[in-house]
Amino acid sequence: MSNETSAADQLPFHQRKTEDMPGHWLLARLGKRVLRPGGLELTESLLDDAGIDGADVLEIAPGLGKTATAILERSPRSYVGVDDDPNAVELTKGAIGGRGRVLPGDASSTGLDDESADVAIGEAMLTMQSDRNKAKIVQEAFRVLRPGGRYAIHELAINPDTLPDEEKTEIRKSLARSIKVNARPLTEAEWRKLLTDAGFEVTKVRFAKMALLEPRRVIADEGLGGALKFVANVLRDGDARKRVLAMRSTFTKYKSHMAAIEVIATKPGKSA
Ligand SMILES: C[S@@+](CC[C@H](N)C(=O)[O-])C[C@H]1O[C@@H](n2cnc3c(N)ncnc32)[C@H](O)[C@@H]1O
Repeated sequence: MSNETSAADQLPFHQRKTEDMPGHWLLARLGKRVLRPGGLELTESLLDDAGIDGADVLEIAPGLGKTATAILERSPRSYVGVDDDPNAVELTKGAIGGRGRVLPGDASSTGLDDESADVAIGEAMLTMQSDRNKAKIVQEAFRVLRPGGRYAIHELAINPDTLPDEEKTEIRKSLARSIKVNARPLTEAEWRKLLTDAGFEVTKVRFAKMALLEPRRVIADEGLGGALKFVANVLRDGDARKRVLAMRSTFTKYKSHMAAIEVIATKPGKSA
């Protein structure tokens, strides 16, 4: 128990009250470690498609450092993570154990050199930004990548592209209310436009079910033991249970209009 308490104390936003805590950090406190809409499976295809072997890799917003370890298993030439939360920086440093660098910084101005990376990876972070910040972060990824470099994102999509604006707004507002983060998922066409406006060519798009809190996905992502621990923690804590059920019911209500999306966007030009 004391180990669990001290691990929870290292999480971002750990001092916030349960009712106000950003949904992903609340889930992390309860033991859910995979915090992306398409789960580990979409992360695996994202990393396969990005081409990590021998590459200089930038991970934008590594969070708990889970993807960082998966990246390192694929033999990159180098790894650097940039997260604006000091706790996330320390957690990722702990996860990678000296096999790369983790820097505090904003994704829209990383301080890294122009054309210093072959791959930039960002999961479950652009969705939570305003339109203006999304554009700035994508431009920063473009600047840092070498020609031929790949920007690989795993985010939340709304579908179909033709969904009326009022319905998109309703979904965004409902999500923001339940996860307590200003979530602004985009349609596939809007994700593509965001990337091509910055100069990228979209070279691959894949979808997966948005099933973050569905039992089968929780077991696939956390393992049976981790899933049971998560459920026990949810059952033990009434305030947290209320929040998790509210998030789950929002995801269920809009499930026919939400999906996890992977996009690989390539910076034009020949790789050296
Ligand atoms: C939901 S977590 C996702 C973490 C990780 N990518 C994953 O999929 O497990 C979002 C992460 O984005 C980071 N973040 C949000 N906005 C950021 C920004 N503008 N610059 C750098 N990091 C940011 C947060 O600190 C957090 O670690």
